[in-house]
Amino acid sequence: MTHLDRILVQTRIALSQRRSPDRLRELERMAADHTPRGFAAALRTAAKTRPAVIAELKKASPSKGLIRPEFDPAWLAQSLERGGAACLSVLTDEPFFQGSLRNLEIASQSVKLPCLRKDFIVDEFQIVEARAHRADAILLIVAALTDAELKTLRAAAKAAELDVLCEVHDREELARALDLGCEMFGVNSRNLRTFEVNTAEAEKLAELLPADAVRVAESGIGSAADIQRMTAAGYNAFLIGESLMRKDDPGDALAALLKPQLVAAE
Ligand SMILES: O=P(O)(O)OC[C@@H](O)[C@@H](O)c1c[nH]c2ccccc12
Repeated sequence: MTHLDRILVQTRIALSQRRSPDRLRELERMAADHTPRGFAAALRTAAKTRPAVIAELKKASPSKGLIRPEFDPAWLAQSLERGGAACLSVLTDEPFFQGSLRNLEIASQSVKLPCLRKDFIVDEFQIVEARAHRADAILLIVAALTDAELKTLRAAAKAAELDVLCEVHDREELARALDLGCEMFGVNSRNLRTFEVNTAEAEKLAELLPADAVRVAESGIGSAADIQRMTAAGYNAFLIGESLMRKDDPGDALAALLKPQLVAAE
């Protein structure tokens, strides 16, 4: 069994324990109170003047363990907004990443930035949950889903007015994602089956992404040089978690990361 398989088994068990017709009705009421802010649009706007960064609120991960013990989602979200993030990503998986839907809701209500629900989405119920807890976009991981599931979940996200970040790791997954006709592609340098990070492979994949799509480089980004390298490869957005979360003030760290690029753009 791969790491991803283990995570998906847990995801389905937890889902079966919390879903019910009553809960769904309650979530639908909550979802109606949130008007999604354009996630893809915010990235496109930011990318015109600077590297568009999706800053990730990540307390822990299965590969690294505890990353940020003192975790205050409102404070983190505001810090990252001040530091120049274009969007936020909030981990909501509990067993492996110590995230929560509550964290998503708090972060989203603390800032103007559009927020992504970062989780292993396998069911439409989780899309209703996402909007109910004030997400503006969801992640769909191609490695975790069949073509039929991808199609159904993408349609459900569209119906809920949430943008979709479609995540791939290799050529085969990208071919499947292209068939889906997504607006935003994320290439994860981390293989979710083994947790190994290979940014060289992600650099090569960039040229296969549609020119008019939002092209997000994911994982293992920690320096201005990393952003420059991925920009040269063809990415126009960057998903950054751990390297920011390990800093006392992640927003200051992000501002420092963006500074050389802003000067270069002048
Ligand atoms: O912390 P990093 O190396 O900056 O990576 C962030 C993000 O790419 C990573 O958290 C991630 C990418 N895809 C995922 C899918 C599920 C959980 C987590 C992820």
